[in-house]
Amino acid sequence: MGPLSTLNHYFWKYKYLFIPGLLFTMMSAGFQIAVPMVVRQAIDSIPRFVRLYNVFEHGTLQSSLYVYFFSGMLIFALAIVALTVISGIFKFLMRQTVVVASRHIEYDLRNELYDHLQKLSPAFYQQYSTGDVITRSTDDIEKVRRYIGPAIMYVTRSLMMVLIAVSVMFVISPRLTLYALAPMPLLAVAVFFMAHMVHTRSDRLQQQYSTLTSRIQEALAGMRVLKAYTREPSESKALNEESETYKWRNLDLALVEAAWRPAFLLIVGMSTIIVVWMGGQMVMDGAITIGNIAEYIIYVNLMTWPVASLGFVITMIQRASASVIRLNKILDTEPAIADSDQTNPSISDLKGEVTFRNVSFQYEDEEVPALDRIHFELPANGTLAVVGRTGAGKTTLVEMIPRFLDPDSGTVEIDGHDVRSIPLDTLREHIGYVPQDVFLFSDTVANNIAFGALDADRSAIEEAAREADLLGNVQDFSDGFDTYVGERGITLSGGQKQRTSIARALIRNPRILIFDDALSAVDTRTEQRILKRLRKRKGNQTLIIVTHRMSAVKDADLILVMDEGRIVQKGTHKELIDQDGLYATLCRKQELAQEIESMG
Ligand SMILES: Nc1ncnc2c1ncn2[C@@H]1O[C@H](COP(=O)(O)OP(=O)(O)OP(=O)(O)O)[C@@H](O)[C@H]1O
Repeated sequence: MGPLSTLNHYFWKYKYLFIPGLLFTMMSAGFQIAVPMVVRQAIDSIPRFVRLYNVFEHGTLQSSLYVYFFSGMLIFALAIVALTVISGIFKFLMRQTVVVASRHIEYDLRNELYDHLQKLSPAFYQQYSTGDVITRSTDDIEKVRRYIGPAIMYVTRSLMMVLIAVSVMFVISPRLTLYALAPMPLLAVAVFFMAHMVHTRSDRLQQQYSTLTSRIQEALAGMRVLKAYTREPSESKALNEESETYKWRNLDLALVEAAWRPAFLLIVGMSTIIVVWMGGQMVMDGAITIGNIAEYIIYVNLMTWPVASLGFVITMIQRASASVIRLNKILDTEPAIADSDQTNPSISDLKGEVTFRNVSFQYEDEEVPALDRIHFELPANGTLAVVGRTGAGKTTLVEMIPRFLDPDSGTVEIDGHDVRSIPLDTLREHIGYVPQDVFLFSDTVANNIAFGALDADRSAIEEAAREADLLGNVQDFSDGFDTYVGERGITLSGGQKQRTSIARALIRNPRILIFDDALSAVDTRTEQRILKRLRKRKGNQTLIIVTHRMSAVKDADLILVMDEGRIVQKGTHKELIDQDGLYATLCRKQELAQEIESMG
């Protein structure tokens, strides 16, 4: 039970559902278990009636006796119906409380997990695959829910039924009870193993289902690459193999499921035979009545499902326990980047001066630092360009500003405050970050742009689109800003996607705007138009541009040239050209490439 005890606070939270729920469970079991007693009374009244009927043979009383007997039987029948209906009503109430509570807890747990996932740093997502996190948010939570709802319900009901039934049976005849219950341990053990077999097979099936769907999803997403490299036949073969495995796992599960019901009925049948066989002899000895035999048979049948369900419940609890351990592993992961004691809540406004003081950083499992003693100062409203070969550390550097990463040593400061002392929400609200990889949601163009500025009206969205040089494109779409993009919508070109992502950052009118190679998919002319508009914002915004295009950096107040995690040159365009170092080489190479291109 260890790990499951971490869920106890939820039981407390929903005690207003659980307490009546348990009460309803007991009431439902109690009323159901009363039915065999009425059946016994009814059956035992038959021989008594027959004897009486024969005593008054040929008498006038005989016909009124018949009516009396008939009404007696009717009362028994009505009592059985009433007990069953009342038990059914309590069963309904039991489900409406316990199962509803489990759904509330499932909802809370999923929200708690999702809130926590949003706080975790990128390093966490490197450790866990998306599929893994999705399985935990769905499958594991469902397993926990089953423990909270059905498992607890079954255990209470089963214990209640077994306790009452066995007590009543013992009062009638301890000997017959022992005989009737003899096959029960066999049933419990058999069901436990069966449940285990069913569950392991279902898990394997589930696993294969995830593999199969991921494979299909990836193939569909990469259909163009697949076709371009004529990989259709080999991909079909690979998919067939996964499908084949899925089919066999399904058949395997079907076999166990098909086998367990007859086995279950066989064991129940054994109990019934024993009761009739031994009970018959005891009736002849006068130890019990025929009604008792009927009563026993019903008890045995009523008890078999609770006993059988215990096997399932035990595996349900084991699985829930494993799921809770997995969920807690995520929930106990402290967000590496979060507000702390160091945070100064009074910082609420930022001007945008950015300073790096000897910042070094090394990714886990990497042998060389991605940033090595980075030091520079950028005044508020200044423009910084970061250039360098691929893998030089440019992205790592800019990711330090919104605190996607924290330095191993040194400090990143904004307006003289260590970024770790600025409340994380305040920090990020003042930054507009356009990442290298564009991500658009399956939503309208307008909603994609207004993603970080929910209160933005249509004119603000249009203005942001205009600044990102996207307005013309959007106006050409059939539904304009209401056009759906991504899945189920139109596919934007690489450049259009990038400009939507830029508009998303611009609409927030942030104090610090960061472009991480965010103009790579647009042509030089569009790039120049966007930069020209951005320059107009000069004096209102600190601009940081990471780029491979030297044409985009000429006007920057400060250019950092990076190589292997270090700043190898620092200055304005003119200063750096004069130094004839890596910057001048990169500029020359690019000019040459452009010349060759224009000649071609
Ligand atoms: N998440 C990560 N885990 C481990 N190593 C990483 C990670 N991200 C980047 N690196 C490594 O850190 C170094 C710097 O990477 P970074 O992405 O900052 O370079 P970059 O200059 O932005 O490159 P590019 O111009 O190609 O985008 C590279 O050697 C890269 O392989």
